[in-house]
Amino acid sequence: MINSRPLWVGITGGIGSGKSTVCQLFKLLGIPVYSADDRAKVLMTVDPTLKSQILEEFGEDSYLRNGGVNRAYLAQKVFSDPEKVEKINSFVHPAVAKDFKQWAEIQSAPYLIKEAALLFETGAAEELDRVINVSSPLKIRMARVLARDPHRKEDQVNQIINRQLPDEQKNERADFVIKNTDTKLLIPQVLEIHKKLSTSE
Ligand SMILES: CC(C)(COP(=O)(O)OP(=O)(O)OC[C@H]1O[C@@H](n2cnc3c(N)ncnc32)[C@H](O)[C@@H]1O)[C@@H](O)C(=O)NCCC(=O)NCCS
Ligand SMILES: Nc1ncnc2c1ncn2[C@@H]1O[C@H](COP(=O)(O)OP(=O)(O)OP(=O)(O)O)[C@@H](O)[C@H]1O
Repeated sequence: MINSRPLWVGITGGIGSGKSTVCQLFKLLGIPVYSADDRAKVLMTVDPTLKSQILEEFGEDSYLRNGGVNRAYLAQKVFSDPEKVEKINSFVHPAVAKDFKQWAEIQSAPYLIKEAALLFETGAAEELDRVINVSSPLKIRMARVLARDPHRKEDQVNQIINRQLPDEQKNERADFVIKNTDTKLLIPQVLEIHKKLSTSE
């Protein structure tokens, strides 16, 4: 019997490694991409259980007047305290896992992509068929994040890095590694992996 279920492929990488940039390239190739970071923010505003958990734990300031997530407030609260990161993870990750599965079931493509900063850390990688790690030196990642996020200070980026598995460990556990440095082109690396994933059984 022909199995028509797409392969479930994860794309992970530390903060500022270039996951979203790499995912844009896969999208151009027609591959469906689920962004866990983006969906988490939507779910935090529309899922009533999740919303009440966040309000109870982190207070009214967690949401802006327009109903959106107060990202700067929550980032400052959460990333400075490992216990609080665990807490928000325990609320958000189950909701994202469920939402991803619902989304994945209605996709038709040779493979689909789940983009998430945390895949090995949360155990989500175990439910995926393949994982790609986007790997970039810490110095470059720090410079790119500080240029992209004017509201974030170096201290907070370091706190976030400390909550994530080191890049070397992710490279070891991944099926594919995309190197995103200043000297290596992304497009040929994406095309090579796309070819392999499009033909894998
Ligand atoms: C605290 C929040 C609101 C801050 O939002 P903000 O826009 O400032 O940051 P953003 O979400 O873009 O995250 C920036 C980067 O930080 C890293 N990061 C985010 N959450 C976590 C976490 N729980 N643990 C480690 N790193 C994280 C990722 O590399 C991410 O790409 C947000 O990060 C959040 O809700 N995090 C907890 C839920 C979570 O784990 N989301 C990620 C995917 S499910
Ligand atoms: N090869 C590159 N050359 C120049 N800039 C790049 C390159 N790759 C990524 N960037 C830039 O670096 C920043 C971080 O990249 P991106 O947002 O894709 O990373 P990310 O891994 O998704 O980050 P986060 O974990 O914070 O969500 C972005 O501003 C992006 O435009």
